[in-house]
Amino acid sequence: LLWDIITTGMDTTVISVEWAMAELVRYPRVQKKLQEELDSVIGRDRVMSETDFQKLPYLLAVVKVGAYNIPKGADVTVNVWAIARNPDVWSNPLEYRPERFLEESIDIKGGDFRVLPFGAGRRVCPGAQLGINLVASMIGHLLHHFEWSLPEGTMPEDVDMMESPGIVTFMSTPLQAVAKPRLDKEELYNRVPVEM
Ligand code: HEM
Repeated sequence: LLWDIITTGMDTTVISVEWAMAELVRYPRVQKKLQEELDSVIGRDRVMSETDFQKLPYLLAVVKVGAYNIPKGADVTVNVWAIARNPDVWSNPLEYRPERFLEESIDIKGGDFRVLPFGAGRRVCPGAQLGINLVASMIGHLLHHFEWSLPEGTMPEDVDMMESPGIVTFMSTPLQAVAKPRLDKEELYNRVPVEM
C-alpha cells in the first residue's frame, strides 16, 4: 500500500506540473498574470508558503487546468479526456484559459463530472488535496522565482503537446524551457525550509 501511494503520487504530480509549465511558456499572457498575482500577494522579498494559497485564486485556477490525468486500473474506463474536450460541456474546450475556473466554482475532486482529474466515487484519488497542494506549490515557486520562455528560435506552436499513451499521460517530448531569475534577493534562491 505504501509503495502504491508513493508511485501513484509521484508521476501524477510531476507530470501535472510539466503540462502546466508547457502551457505557461506557450501562453505568456497567463504566465504574466500569474506572476502579477504572486508579486502582489507575496511581494519580491520572501518565498511563497502554503498559507498563501487561499489568497492566490489564479494560481489555483492554473492548477485546475494542469491537473489532468487518466483513470488507473479501471475495468470500465470513463473517457475523461473526451469530456474535458466536449464543446457541449465547455466553451472553447481547447483554449488554455484558467479564468474559466474563476468564473464559476468547479470542484475537481470528483464532485463535478465535467472534469475528473482524480476520478470519482469509491476509488477516487485519496491524495487529491495533497496533489493539488504539491502542484500549486511547485508552479507557484517556479513562476514566482523565474520568468519562463521557449528556447531561442522556438515558437509556441512548435511545442510538441503530444501525449504518450499509458496509465499516466507523459508529454511525448519532454518540455524544454529557459528560466530567467526575476527576484532581486539572491538568498531567495537558496534551498531553505519553508514555513507551513
Ligand atoms: C496531481 C496529482 C494527482 C493526480 C492527477 C491523481 C490522479 C489519480 C487518479 C485519476 C486515480 C484513479 C481514480 C480511479 O480509479 O477512479 C488515482 C488513484 C490513486 N491516487 Fe492519485 N493522483 C494524484 C496525486 C496523488 C498523490 C499525491 C497520492 C498519494 C500521496 C495519490 C495516491 C493515489 C492512490 C493510493 C490511488 C488509488 C486509490 C484506489 O484505487 O482506491 N495520488 N489518482
